[in-house]
Formats: sequence, C-alpha cells, structure tokens
Amino acid sequence: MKNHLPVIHADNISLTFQTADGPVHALKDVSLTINQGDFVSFIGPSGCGKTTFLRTIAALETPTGGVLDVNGMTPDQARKARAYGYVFQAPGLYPWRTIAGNISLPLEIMGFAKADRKQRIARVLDLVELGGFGGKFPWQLSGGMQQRASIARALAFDADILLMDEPFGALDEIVRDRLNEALLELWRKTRKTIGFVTHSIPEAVYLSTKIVVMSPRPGRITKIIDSPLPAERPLEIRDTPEFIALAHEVREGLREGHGYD
Ligand SMILES: Nc1ncnc2c1ncn2[C@@H]1O[C@H](COP(=O)(O)OP(=O)(O)OP(=O)(O)O)[C@@H](O)[C@H]1O
Repeated sequence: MKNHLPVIHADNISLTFQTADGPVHALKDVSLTINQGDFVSFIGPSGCGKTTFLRTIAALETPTGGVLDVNGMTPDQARKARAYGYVFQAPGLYPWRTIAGNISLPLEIMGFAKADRKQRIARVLDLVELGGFGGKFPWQLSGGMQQRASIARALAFDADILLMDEPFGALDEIVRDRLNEALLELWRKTRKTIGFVTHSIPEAVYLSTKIVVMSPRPGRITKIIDSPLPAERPLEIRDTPEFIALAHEVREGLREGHGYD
C-alpha cells in the first residue's frame, strides 16, 4: 500500500528563538523520518513546538541547528518546488472572492493557465465534497465547509505533501468527526503524505499512521508511536479495544513528558 520512501527527514533539528526574556528553546534535537503516504500527527501541550516544527518543514522558520530534508531538498528549495500545501487553523478565505476564486488565487500567482485552473478547481472541490459550491462566497458556507475549501486550496496545485496546523481545532465535535472521516477518505484516495498538528488524542489516534508525542521546555519529541490500526477506519473504530489501548498509550506518552504537570 505504501512505498515507504522517506519524504521528510529531520536530523537533530533545534530552533532557539532569542526573545527579550532570553532564549526560548522551541525545538531541541528533533529527529524524525516521515515516509511517503504516512499520516503523521503531532500532539503535545501548548508550547511544545508542534507549530514551529511544521513551519520549519515549510521553510517558514529556519532551524538554528540540525539538517532537514524535504523531498530530497532543503525546505527552501522544497517551498520553491511547491512540494507541499499548507492548511492553517483558520480557513483564511478572502470574503470578496468566491470559493472557486479563493482556490484559484495561489494558482494564479503560480502562473497556471485559466483552463488548467478551472479543471483543478473542479477536481479539488469534488475531493472535499464541495462540488457545486464554487460560486458561493465564504460567508455563505458553514465553518466546516470553509475549512474544507481551505483544504481544497492547499490541494489545488497537487503537492505530494499536505501540512495541516490544527485545521479543525475551532470546530464543534460533530463537524470535526465528519471532517476527520472526510480527511481520511481524501488521504486514502490521494495517497498524500500528511503532517497534522492537533491537541486531541482521539483525533490523532483516529487519523494517523504515526503519532509523534511532544513535550515543552525545550520542545522535543518524547515518543513516536506507529499505529497498528487498519487504513480502513469507520468512526466506530473508536469504540474498539485496539483504539482505546492506543489512545491510552498516547496519554501515557504525554504524561511521561510531564507536559501537563
Ligand atoms: N516567533 C517566535 N518568537 C519567539 N518565540 C516563539 C516564536 N514562535 C514560537 N515561539 C515560542 O516557541 C515555543 C513553541 O511554540 P509553538 O507555537 O511551536 O508551540 P505549539 O506546540 O504549536 O503550541 P500551541 O499548541 O499553543 O499552538 C513557545 O514557547 C512559543 O512561545
């Protein structure tokens, strides 16, 4: 099913921010390999460096130590090669553009021809089950639909890697459940490699092939758990002993990291 090629490789990544209050060790000696087709969740308490690590992969931050390799390139080269799409916590759609217009914007900036843009927009709207909504404005859509539109926007230029920073954090649980199911389906269909930041243990366990538990001060990885769950995951899998055991293992990992002391 997966071909297990490493697409993201972090070797002893450190990132220290110099602040007025002294140095903040946002990441310390973070080493991780993400293989092609992996769904990797990053979980841990506030300030453990989840967002900073994702931003480092996306070349939005520069490590102060270590080596990071994305698709065999430096993060900056990978950014220029459009190796990934990035989904932020807030949908960030322009209210004066339609949904199709919002998805089109990065494609316009990248210089895709009009006919190509049209095709891509139709394809990604279908992928996130928003076919028929391209002509609507963001404010005409629910929060969950807006977030799906922002995922479509990140998928439109067909990068192999999708980086998602707590994309469903602001949504209520029922909508979140539905989007989790939809995201898994999308991942199965597209075989993308996904890096996903979350605060939710059930969300991490439900979605991931690999769960990375992090701890703050300094931000570091304390545990990496490979999921034994099958790729096919109906929501009811959350009631199975395997799921509950895995959630327990993640919770223990968080506790061992003393993150919630
Ligand atoms: N630009 C910056 N300048 C200074 N410190 C920063 C900067 N960005 C992040 N930090 C600090 O680095 C640490 C890690 O932050 P980060 O946002 O990566 O954590 P997080 O695990 O994503 O937290 P949250 O769950 O709250 O989003 C925190 O202590 C944060 O205050």
